[in-house]
Amino acid sequence: MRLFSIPSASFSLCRFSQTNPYFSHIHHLLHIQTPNHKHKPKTLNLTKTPKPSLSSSSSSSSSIVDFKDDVVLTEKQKEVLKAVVDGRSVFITGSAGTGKSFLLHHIIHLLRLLHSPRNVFVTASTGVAACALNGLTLHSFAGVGLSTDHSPELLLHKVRCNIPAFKRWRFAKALVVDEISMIDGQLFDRLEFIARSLRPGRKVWGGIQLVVAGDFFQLPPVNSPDPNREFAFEADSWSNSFHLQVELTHVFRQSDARLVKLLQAIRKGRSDDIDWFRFLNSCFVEPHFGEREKTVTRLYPRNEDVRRVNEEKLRSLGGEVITYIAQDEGEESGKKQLKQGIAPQELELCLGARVMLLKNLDPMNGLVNGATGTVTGFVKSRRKVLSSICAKQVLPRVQFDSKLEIEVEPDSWDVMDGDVVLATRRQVPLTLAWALSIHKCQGLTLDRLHTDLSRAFGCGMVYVALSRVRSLDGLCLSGFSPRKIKVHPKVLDYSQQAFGN
Ligand SMILES: Nc1ncnc2c1ncn2[C@@H]1O[C@H](COP(=O)(O)OP(=O)(O)OP(=O)(O)O)[C@@H](O)[C@H]1O
Repeated sequence: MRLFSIPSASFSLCRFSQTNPYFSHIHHLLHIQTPNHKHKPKTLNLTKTPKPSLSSSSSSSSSIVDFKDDVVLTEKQKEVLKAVVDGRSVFITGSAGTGKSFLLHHIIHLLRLLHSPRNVFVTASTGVAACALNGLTLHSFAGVGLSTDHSPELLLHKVRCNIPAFKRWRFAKALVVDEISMIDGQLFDRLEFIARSLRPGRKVWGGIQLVVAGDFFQLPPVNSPDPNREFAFEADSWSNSFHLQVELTHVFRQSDARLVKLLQAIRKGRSDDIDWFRFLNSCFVEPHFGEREKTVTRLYPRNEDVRRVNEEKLRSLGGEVITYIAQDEGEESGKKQLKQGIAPQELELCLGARVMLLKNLDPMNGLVNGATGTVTGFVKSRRKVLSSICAKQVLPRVQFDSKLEIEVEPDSWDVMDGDVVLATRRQVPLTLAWALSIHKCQGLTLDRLHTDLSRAFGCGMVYVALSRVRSLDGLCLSGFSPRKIKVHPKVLDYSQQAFGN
């Protein structure tokens, strides 16, 4: 294992006007007595809980932060904020619904004041999670492309050739990463190596302040290339990357103590602790329950079920179906990879269809990968690229849930090998969204959901699906069996060692 000495970012709170409402609120919240001078540590008094405290806007996809009187941060949430103000790198973990993402919204706002918005990069392991923070996927930020199983030196070369990514690494003063459970340890080490190599001083992560959040009991990385570094916590650089690792323990999403207890047992795979069928009795429904109900979001372990339900819903609308066929060009190996990507080979839409955006079109306005909306019409367009994608030559008009309405134009996805484009797909960046895969719903809070777990597989899946819901009243369950609950032994060991539980 390499040894690092981790510096903390040095900045001064003096730079920020204390008349800035957010800053003065943080200041008040943490009882910051003196600003942070380089050689004079500031005094933070966390003994009292001042009111009013902080709350995020109700929209999880919004980065806007407002203030409410009735939200109080837990001591652990404050401990994290204090560390961030001090320029420390932190890892925030905890069960689903303990406020990791909530806290990240505030941290991002704070970091942008402490540094400058252009020096703060917000990322997540998946597009949906990145969307919730108005950020990029970690892969896009890093500029490493999809095949990350190259040598560290080759990946570094790739980033050097990718000017925008190179600049991001050079400009970054703070890097936020959400849903770390899906980033493998090898990638974590390689990104640390890239940061250290591209920035002066050879410091850990090049001296970038890291704020990482996630719960390793949720979804694991897909296809970790190195069996000894399956999880990010197994990375050689993991423990030296953080000054502080905090586990949030107060669950906010669910208030019913029975449900919290049930979810904790599922999270840790303690199937003996619970009389499942007594606890969940009121939730069991037959698999087709709710298919005709619009308010129930349906979650599936497998993509083929997601596709089937979306297709049935589309047909049931009865409107004229417009088809968009993806145009692929380039080398066969690259085209093969494109077929496994997120942009559909064939996209069928009609008036009223529920859709999800697959590209970051306008992050400042919430038009990010994962944003959902409804098709409100189709508009003729003379765009040349459209003629090969859509025989009717029309663009879908979508009203997003944020109420913003736009015509969605075709976009492109490249497969890069070093700085060479192997293949490109052109398609309208939308997919149907009546049903979602459990992978895509990680991070969401839902009032009502129906999940059919008969085909659940892998670690963390049952926990992620069930922990989205606020109360047992909102949970409809099919195909459940305690045998579906799977927890990785390495995650149990890590949790025991790092947090003693
Ligand atoms: N200090 C707090 N006071 C009141 N509500 C809070 C607080 N912290 C978080 N919440 C609320 O708790 C709910 C769950 O929070 P959040 O989605 O951030 O959890 P999470 O830990 O990121 O969950 P997951 O692991 O499932 O993504 C949200 O509705 C959030 O607004």
